[in-house]
Amino acid sequence: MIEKDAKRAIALGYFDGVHRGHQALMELAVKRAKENGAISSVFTFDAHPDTVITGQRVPLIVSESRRGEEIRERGGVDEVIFAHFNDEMRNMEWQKFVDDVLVGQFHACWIITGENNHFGYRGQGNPERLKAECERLGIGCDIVKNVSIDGVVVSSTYIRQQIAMSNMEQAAKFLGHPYALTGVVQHGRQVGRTIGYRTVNLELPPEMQAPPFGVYVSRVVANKEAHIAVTNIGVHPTFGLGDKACVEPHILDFDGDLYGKLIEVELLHFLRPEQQFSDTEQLKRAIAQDIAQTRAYFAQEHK
Ligand SMILES: Cc1cc2nc3c(=O)[nH]c(=O)nc-3n(C[C@H](O)[C@H](O)[C@H](O)COP(=O)(O)O)c2cc1C
Ligand SMILES: Nc1ncnc2c1ncn2[C@@H]1O[C@H](COP(=O)(O)OP(=O)(O)OP(=O)(O)O)[C@@H](O)[C@H]1O
Repeated sequence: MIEKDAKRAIALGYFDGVHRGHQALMELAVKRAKENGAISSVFTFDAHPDTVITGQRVPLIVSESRRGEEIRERGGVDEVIFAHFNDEMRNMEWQKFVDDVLVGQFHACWIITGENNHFGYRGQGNPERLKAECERLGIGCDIVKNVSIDGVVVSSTYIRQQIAMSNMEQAAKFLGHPYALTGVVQHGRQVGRTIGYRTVNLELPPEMQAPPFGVYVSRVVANKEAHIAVTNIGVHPTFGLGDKACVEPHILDFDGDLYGKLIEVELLHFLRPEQQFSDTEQLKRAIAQDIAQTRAYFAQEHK
């Protein structure tokens, strides 16, 4: 149980996807917390500020239901504070946010932010102002230099663009881990077994930045075990059964029952777009080829 008035080392930002820049900030938050006998925290919002401000939905790398867990697991922080991004928060002056919220309400003894972070009303809070305010308040402050890879600054925006172009390898390089979809296995329409390839069915959360419909070399993690899989994302037009997008991994050489289990589907490599085949025989041939390519991908990886 975390005490309400415990001291905190707080990392600031939205943290969608928990990429390599975010990881640097959180490592520092954990270190500062240890040095100061404090709790390591991430302060974020329940909705993406840009979605609220512009009215245009920012598609997420990690689904809303997984965000807290993802930040804690990947960042190793003790807690994630989800503040409600309402009008009061949106219109709050940056200094009031630091003084009243971070220090007053959450007892920040150290604040950690990236050099590109802006916060408070109209984004008027910036690292220089934060540094000066922390000095005035007598608390610690770290401004983390941008983490870049191959000359490109790591950001959630860049990673979303890579996912949208089905460039899964590049997304993984910047995230520091594969892009993954998580969900509870649902009952499908049982068509899979009639075509000879059983699939595990997951819904595609609507708020996600999903990759384009198509077939992906994958790894499925279920019951703490990783399995080789090949995943179709889309509406399976060959069967013309509506337009609700599904994530459907076929786990290779697997005959278990995963209904109702929480699984993670890592999408590692794009193979081909989803297609409307004129009959199921053609679809079966395409799937056999997808499976062969998947085996070749892993064989190459383990050489
Ligand atoms: C590797 C793989 C690739 C697939 N590719 C397509 C495709 O291109 N077009 C299509 O209509 N269905 C495709 N499917 C079929 C559907 O994703 C799904 O498996 C099928 O509709 C059975 O659905 P069910 O599990 O709900 O019964 C593919 C399935 C797999 C496993
Ligand atoms: N490449 C990076 N290196 C260091 N710090 C970073 C990097 N990217 C983001 N940060 C910092 O991590 C915190 C959380 O970042 P946030 O998720 O708000 O931004 P982002 O990843 O740049 O996303 P977006 O692309 O939507 O702006 C912020 O303090 C931000 O400055």
